[in-house]
Amino acid sequence: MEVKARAPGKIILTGEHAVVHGSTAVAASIDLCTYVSLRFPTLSDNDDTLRLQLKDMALEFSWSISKLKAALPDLGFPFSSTPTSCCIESLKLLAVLVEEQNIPEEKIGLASGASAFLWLYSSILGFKPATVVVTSELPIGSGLGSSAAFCVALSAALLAFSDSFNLDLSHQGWLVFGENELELLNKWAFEGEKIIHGRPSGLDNTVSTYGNMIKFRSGNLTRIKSTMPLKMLITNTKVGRNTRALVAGVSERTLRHPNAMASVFNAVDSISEELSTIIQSYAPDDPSITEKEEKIEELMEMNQGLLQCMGVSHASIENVLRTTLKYKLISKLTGAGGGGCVLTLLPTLLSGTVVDKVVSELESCGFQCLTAGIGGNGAEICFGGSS
Ligand SMILES: Nc1ncnc2c1ncn2[C@@H]1O[C@H](COP(=O)(O)OP(=O)(O)O)[C@@H](O)[C@H]1O
Ligand SMILES: C[C@@](O)(CCOP(=O)(O)O)CC(=O)O
Ligand SMILES: [Mg+2]
Repeated sequence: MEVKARAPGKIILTGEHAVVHGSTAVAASIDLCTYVSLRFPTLSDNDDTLRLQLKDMALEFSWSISKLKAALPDLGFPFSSTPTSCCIESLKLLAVLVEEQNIPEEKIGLASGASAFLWLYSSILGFKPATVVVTSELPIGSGLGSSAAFCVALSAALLAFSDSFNLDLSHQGWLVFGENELELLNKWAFEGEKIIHGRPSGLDNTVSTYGNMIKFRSGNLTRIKSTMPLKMLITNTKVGRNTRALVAGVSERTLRHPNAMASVFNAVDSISEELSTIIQSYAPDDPSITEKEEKIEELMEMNQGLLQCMGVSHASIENVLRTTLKYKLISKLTGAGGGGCVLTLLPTLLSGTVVDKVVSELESCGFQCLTAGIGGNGAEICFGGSS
């Protein structure tokens, strides 16, 4: 029996970083996904190994089940309908198991993903031999939420085999989860994100789980229903960065300047609230679409200024902002910043020629442009591995 799960990446329209400190953020899923397939060996395979294959990275990790049992004596007792956090002691034990896999230095960022894998796997399914294969359409570590999509898709595949999920195994094609399943899945994925990010807000795993567009504040989500045709150009600066370090940097700045940063976070909160009001007030064929787009652009510009105040912009991001501004287009970083991806609003009346020109100028700077569909399904599952 094989199960395949997929979960989308995301863009944050407003509110990254501030959301970690209790402000509102608005985010939407994109139609680029991470896929996880899970297969158990048959008795005749006589295989006692847990394997994690990261296909795009050409990496395979494997642990014998007896080794996992010996190394993690306190883990492997599935499970709990209540997701649990990985304590510091277990984190250290997981890190040793990952270190033994000798990940090449240039791919060492994947170590936290491998630790999150071992934690989620052993907590949800215990110590059982299996092969887990991961592929992704998302650039890794670029602000499009690959870490959350990985944790959501992985948790979805694992939970499909747990007693807590009541799924129709005969369903053909991709299956959307029910509300109770989504809630549990989101909680487990958040535990994985904690291992990768240190102090995540929960925004990324929530939008990857539920899909579409959401408003998120202090762990609570509000689904945004909108027909507004939002088109964003996504530019990957290809400057590598690490969400954990950037989030920690903002927290340190907040400790140094608590009052000033509280005002910055407060301003971001108002920006996200206003953005969601504008998006939700759109009616089909709204004659005021241009006016609404101009307001969104202004809010994005203000949010970018506040992200600069938080210290998470980067020369490459500023370069994208300057380049798009030459074409009167407004941009802001998305995700943790420090490099990674930048969003540019493409107004509905903008001509295709201008888009082509701006893309070609950005690409001549060495950046990579993508246009992804915004808002679509969240996590889904497929039995039999045929899709
Ligand atoms: N497909 C994947 N396989 C294994 N680990 C992954 C995968 N996608 C993401 N990760 C983990 O998430 C990390 C990147 O997360 P992060 O720095 O938050 O950037 P982002 O979430 O914006 O892509 C990677 O270094 C790795 O540890
Ligand atoms: C910076 C932050 O707001 C988003 C991080 O997104 P990403 O990992 O860069 O895709 C952190 C968080 O909300 O947990
Ligand atoms: Mg991330």
